[in-house]
Amino acid sequence: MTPAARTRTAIELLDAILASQAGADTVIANGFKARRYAGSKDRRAVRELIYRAIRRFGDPPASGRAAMAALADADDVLAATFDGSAYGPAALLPDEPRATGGVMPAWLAARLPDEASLDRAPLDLRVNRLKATRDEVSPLFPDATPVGSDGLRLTDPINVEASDAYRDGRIEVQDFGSQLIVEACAAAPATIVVDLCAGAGGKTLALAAAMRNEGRLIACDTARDRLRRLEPRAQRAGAECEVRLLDGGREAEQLADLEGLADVVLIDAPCSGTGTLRRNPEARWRLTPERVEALVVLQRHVIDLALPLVKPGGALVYAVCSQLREEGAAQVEALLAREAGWSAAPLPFGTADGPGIRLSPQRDGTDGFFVARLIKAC
Ligand SMILES: C[S@@+](CC[C@H](N)C(=O)[O-])C[C@H]1O[C@@H](n2cnc3c(N)ncnc32)[C@H](O)[C@@H]1O
Repeated sequence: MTPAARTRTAIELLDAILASQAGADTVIANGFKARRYAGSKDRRAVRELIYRAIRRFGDPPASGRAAMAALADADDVLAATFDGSAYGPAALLPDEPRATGGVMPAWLAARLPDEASLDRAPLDLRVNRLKATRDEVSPLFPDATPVGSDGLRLTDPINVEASDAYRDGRIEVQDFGSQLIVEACAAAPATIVVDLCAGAGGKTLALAAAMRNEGRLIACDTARDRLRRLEPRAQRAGAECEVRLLDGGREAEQLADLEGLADVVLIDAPCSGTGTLRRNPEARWRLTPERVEALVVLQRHVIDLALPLVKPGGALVYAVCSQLREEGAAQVEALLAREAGWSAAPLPFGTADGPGIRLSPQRDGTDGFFVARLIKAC
C-alpha cells in the first residue's frame, strides 16, 4: 500500500470505530479481514495511525477524516499523504472540519483523581499454580520480570497466545492489578467462593488456583456469551468451577441456595472502564455521564445481590476497573452507611481511598482499580 492508501484506510477504519460499540482492536481486525491485500507492515502502519488519533482526541471526532486532518496539520509527512491519488484521501482543504479538544473529554478529566494514563500498558502474565510454578515458567520468558507472587511482566509485547505455556494452561494473560484483586479475596482451599460477575473468567481461573481446586467455586454472570468463553479457558487451565448463568431481574432467586454460605464473594462489578483506558483508549469515546450514572445503579444492584450470600465472618470483595469515586469508594461508603454489621479490612497494597484502596497506572504500574475488602460480622 502507498502511504496515501494507508492514511485512507486509517480514516475508513476510524469511521468504523466511531460507528461501532465494539472495541477498536476488533473493528481493526475485521477491517483487515476485508482488506486481505494489506501486508503486515501496512497493517502495523495503519494501526499506529488509528491509535495516534484515538489517543490524541478525548471527545469522539466528527469523522475519521476530521481526526486525521487535525493530526496532519501538525505533521507534514502525514499531510503529504492527502494527495487525491487513486487510493489516497482527497486533498486537505483549509476550512474543512478538524477534530479539536484535549486528550480527555472535559467532563471526565474533571472527575479523574489522576491524569489518566494512555501510555501503552505492559503485558502481565500470571503463572497458573495448578499447572506450574513461576520458577518453572520464567526461563521461557527471559525478558520478563517477576511481579507479586505469581506474575511475570513483559514490557515489549509478544504473541503469548502462540506459546506452548499458554496453550497448555501454565500461564494466563492478566494485568497485575487483577491478580491483586484475587489476592484481596484470600480464597483458601476447601471454602465456598462466589465470583458474582465472572464474565469470561479472568479472575475465576486465578481463584481456582488459589483454592487449589478444593471446595466450591461458583462463577456467575448475566452474559451468556462471556460465560461461554469461560468454559474452554477453565478446561485449558485445569480449573474447576460451577458456572451459573443468571437472568437479569431473577438473580436473587437463582442465588437463594447460596444464602449465608459463601466464605468469599467477589464482585468484579460492571463499570466505566476508566482504569483501563491505556488498553482501550477509544472506550472514552463511548462513555457519557449518563452511562456512568446507569453503571452506579447497576453496581448497587449487584452489591445488594452479593450481601446475603456472605456467611457471618466471611468477606465481600468489591472491585471496579474505574478511577471514578462514585463507582469505587463512594459506592462502598454508601453500602457501609446503609447496612449494619460490615467493616472494611485493610489491604496491603495500593493507596488508601475511603474504605478501600486505589491502584493506578502511574503509581502502581497496573490498570486503575478501586478495591475494598469487607467483613461481615459474626
Ligand atoms: C468487569 S466485568 C467482569 C470481568 C471478569 N470478572 C474478569 O475477570 O474477566 C463485569 C461483569 O459483570 C456482569 N454483570 C452485569 N450485570 C450483572 C448482574 N446483574 N449479575 C451478575 N453479573 C452481572 C457483566 O456481564 C460483566 O461480565
